[in-house]
Amino acid sequence: MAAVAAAAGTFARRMARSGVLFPRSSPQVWPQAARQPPGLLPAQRRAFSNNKILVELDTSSGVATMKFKSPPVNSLSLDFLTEFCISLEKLENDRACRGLIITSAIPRVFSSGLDITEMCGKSTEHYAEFWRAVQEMWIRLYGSNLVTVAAINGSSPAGGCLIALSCDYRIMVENPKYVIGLNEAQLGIVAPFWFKDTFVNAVGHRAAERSLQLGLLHSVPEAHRMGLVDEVVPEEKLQEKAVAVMAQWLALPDHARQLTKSMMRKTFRTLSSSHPKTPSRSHFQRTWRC
Ligand SMILES: CCCCC/C=C\C/C=C\C=C\CC(=O)SCCNC(=O)CCNC(=O)[C@H](O)C(C)(C)COP(=O)(O)OP(=O)(O)OC[C@H]1O[C@@H](n2cnc3c(N)ncnc32)[C@H](O)[C@@H]1OP(=O)(O)O
Repeated sequence: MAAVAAAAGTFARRMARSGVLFPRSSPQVWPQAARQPPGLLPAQRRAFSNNKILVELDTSSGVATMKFKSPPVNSLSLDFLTEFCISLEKLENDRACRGLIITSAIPRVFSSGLDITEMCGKSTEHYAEFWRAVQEMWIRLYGSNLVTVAAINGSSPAGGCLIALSCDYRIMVENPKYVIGLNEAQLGIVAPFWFKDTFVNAVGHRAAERSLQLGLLHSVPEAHRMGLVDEVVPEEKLQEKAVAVMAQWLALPDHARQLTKSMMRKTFRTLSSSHPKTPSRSHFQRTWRC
């Protein structure tokens, strides 16, 4: 328990060093239209970047694009998760931003999921901090007030699938090599209940039961049929489609859409108010034999 508390403090300090407010306990309501401060020339594009993620915000449309750029496979390391939360928080605090498209700058992979090297041979405190960061990523993205669209341009197993599932809409590139799903059972581990719930919310109970027990990674057409992704497009159409979907969602009044989203996703507050126990060190070691 002490380790969990210490990890919470460490993660909060990482976020605080970034200048981001932490944590935010209740959803914010943003203005309906992107606004520029009066008297300033509108800067159409703003960008910020770190060594894991690139973010570009088009202030005229209010749409930001977040590109994962952490070779080789955009695995979700502690550093990646921290940068993700910082970037998302910056966008949420930017009154010009209303929507976020998440995609990958790495060919053929959206995200390979949690970084396996973070779960081997580390201290209890590290596991606690890492797990806290995984939860924080999900809480912030699933509970975000922004319209979130996943533009999935590569394989997306496990934690990568969770990121996509946490968005409001998923568009995946049609490619016979790409797969998506929660394959934890194949790895000999159990997807936490909040992974499972997010999956069930997208595909329904029966499809989730089969897919999760077998740890299936689905082809793109299969993922589309079962509702795991909402739309499938050729690679060259992905961005255009993501922008079009975003425009459709942003056409609604923000407050009504945000409150509806918050109502639909209210279970996330259960986790946010009571972070569940971090998996024990022996659990990690047993699972990965390290
Ligand atoms: C967790 C401990 C027990 C506690 C239990 C409690 C609760 C549940 C907890 C956990 C929930 C976990 C969710 C997860 O996300 S676990 C991670 C699952 N991810 C995967 O299974 C994906 C594995 N990777 C792949 O399938 C392929 O790599 C991929 C399709 C993404 C890309 O294929 P490609 O052919 O392009 O590339 P590769 O040659 O396979 O890989 C290149 C390079 O990258 C390394 N790598 C791949 N995935 C990961 C990863 N997730 N973490 C770290 N590193 C990864 C791979 O080893 C290669 O490295 P190298 O050999 O070139 O050095």
